[in-house]
Amino acid sequence: MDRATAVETTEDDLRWFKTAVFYEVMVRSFADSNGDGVGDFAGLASKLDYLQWLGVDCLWLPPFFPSPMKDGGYDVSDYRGVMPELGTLTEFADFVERAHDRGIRIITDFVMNHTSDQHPWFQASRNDPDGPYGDFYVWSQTPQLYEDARIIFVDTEESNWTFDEVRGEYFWHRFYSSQPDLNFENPTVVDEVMSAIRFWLDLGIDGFRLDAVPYLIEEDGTNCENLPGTHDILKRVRTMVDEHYPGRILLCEANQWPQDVVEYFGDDDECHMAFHFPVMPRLFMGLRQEDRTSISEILADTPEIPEGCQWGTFLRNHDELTLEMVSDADREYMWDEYAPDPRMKCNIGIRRRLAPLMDGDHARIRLLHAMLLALPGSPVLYYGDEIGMGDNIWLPDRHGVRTPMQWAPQEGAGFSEAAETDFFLPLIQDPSFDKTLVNVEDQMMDPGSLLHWLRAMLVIRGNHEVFGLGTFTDLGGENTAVFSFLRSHVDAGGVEQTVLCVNNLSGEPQTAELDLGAHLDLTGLLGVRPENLLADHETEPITEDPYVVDLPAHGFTWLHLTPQHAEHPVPLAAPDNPNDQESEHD
Ligand SMILES: OC[C@H]1O[C@H](O[C@H]2O[C@H](CO)[C@@H](O)[C@H](O)[C@H]2O)[C@H](O)[C@@H](O)[C@@H]1O
Ligand SMILES: [Ca+2]
Repeated sequence: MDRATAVETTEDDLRWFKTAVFYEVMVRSFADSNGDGVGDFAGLASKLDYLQWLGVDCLWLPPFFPSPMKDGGYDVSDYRGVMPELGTLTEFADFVERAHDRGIRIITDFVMNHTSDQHPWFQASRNDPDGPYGDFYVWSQTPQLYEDARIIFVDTEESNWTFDEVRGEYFWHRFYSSQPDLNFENPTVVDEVMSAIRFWLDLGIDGFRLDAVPYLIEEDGTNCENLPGTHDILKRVRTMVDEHYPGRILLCEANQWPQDVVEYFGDDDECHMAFHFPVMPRLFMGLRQEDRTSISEILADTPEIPEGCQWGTFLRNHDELTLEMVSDADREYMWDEYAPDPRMKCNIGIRRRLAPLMDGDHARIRLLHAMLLALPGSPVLYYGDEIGMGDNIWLPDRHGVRTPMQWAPQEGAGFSEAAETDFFLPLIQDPSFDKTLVNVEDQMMDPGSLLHWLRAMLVIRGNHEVFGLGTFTDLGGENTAVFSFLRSHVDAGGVEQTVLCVNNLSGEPQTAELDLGAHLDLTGLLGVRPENLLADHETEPITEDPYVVDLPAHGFTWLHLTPQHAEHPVPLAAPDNPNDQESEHD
């Protein structure tokens, strides 16, 4: 197997991920090349031009490994293969090569915590307790162990222990009972996992999203999350990556509170990135409450992270909109507001896509994206959200947010030549979001579309490294319907670049009076008219008085405060002007 050529990573560029925009794409959901109704690597490769045009820097691929698919592929039965219906290893390597040719990096999921019960390791473990794999999983003669560990998949699981008739013992699983947890106390397990990680890095990928890492190690009397032994294992993985694969990254999926997640960065010797889970539901909450308080509070509670590390931020992904990191009262609020139909609930979350959550209102979808793109962290977009795709709450588990990408209005939606009835999941049928109304082809031709707007926003963000590298200062203010903040960064020329971001969470026009002087040295800024990055509108000059910004309902603006900054080749002129917030879909 040829390894793909890596995207050139210079010494200076080892921290590429800090200014990158990520895009999560499920291979089976994106494009089908051979007419069997299932998306595949050749199909995904054929859409790389589109992804390059959109302006994303790195794709995150959820599991595509051999799997009985009891959990969307997060039940891996072979760590070194490609699921046959998605392609071959050669096609995978070819895809990575073609992505790299376009400057697009690739990270894949690595499911560390558990395997499928169909994995040969588990089969050997249950059949031969004294054999070489006997100790690969967490076995017990009693389920009265680790009783303080919560159950995560509450809709289906009653216990984290399941009795195995073959071995006559219980095995431990934090997720479905078909996903036994690996025993990371066993050094051979750690070696095997490291070896599988190296297998993919040797094929040329740019890193991993490490799935469900808080649960690697168990200890009685604890909640079995975030234990020191878990961090030790991740540090070993990082040491290996730094030594042999510099420039490749580890993105940690730890659905935890910020003070616990920052431990996964270590001293920049553990994961390079970690998802910021708690801020996500608060963006939705703040929007519904028309009040920034919950967003401001969680960001204030977020510790600093090492200079070389970065948050991963997101609005939606392939899972339910998780509500694990909110209070009971806030969870009830979110369910009341965003899951009026009981079928919308899933485990401790809401299985809906972004556009339906926003009732198809593109103004609110744009506002959420504007905040996502301006807040600290590297944004991780979810396939289909760039066109406002819908969901299907009638499908089981979280399948309703994983339906085929809608490329075109015709039969098959441009996803596949197969009969629609043969698709791996049905296309969205909801008339408000079906392929005739929501598709890439039509939005490509409409300069005012959500797709063009998001693309233009990515260009603007990409031209201002302050969004990836800058400090964050919440401006507060009396009007809590307005969420305003500064991002500041001293550029390579020693000039401090500052962008003021102002967001109106309310459905009514709002005026913000911002006390810039309380947070910024105004010397040198007085009399400066900030550059509006999102529109050609002239702005008011900065004075010693509060800076006044008027915003329409759900409006937002990014104002570059720094005088005499370099010219930016940004497509501000209509029709790509992203501040043109007219919705073609409300
Ligand atoms: O592999 C098992 C699961 O791992 C990830 O789960 C994460 O999402 C869960 C919600 O679906 C969340 O509650 C949990 O804390 C996370 O670890 C993965 O993203 C899931 O798809 C997968 O089922
Ligand atoms: Ca196919």
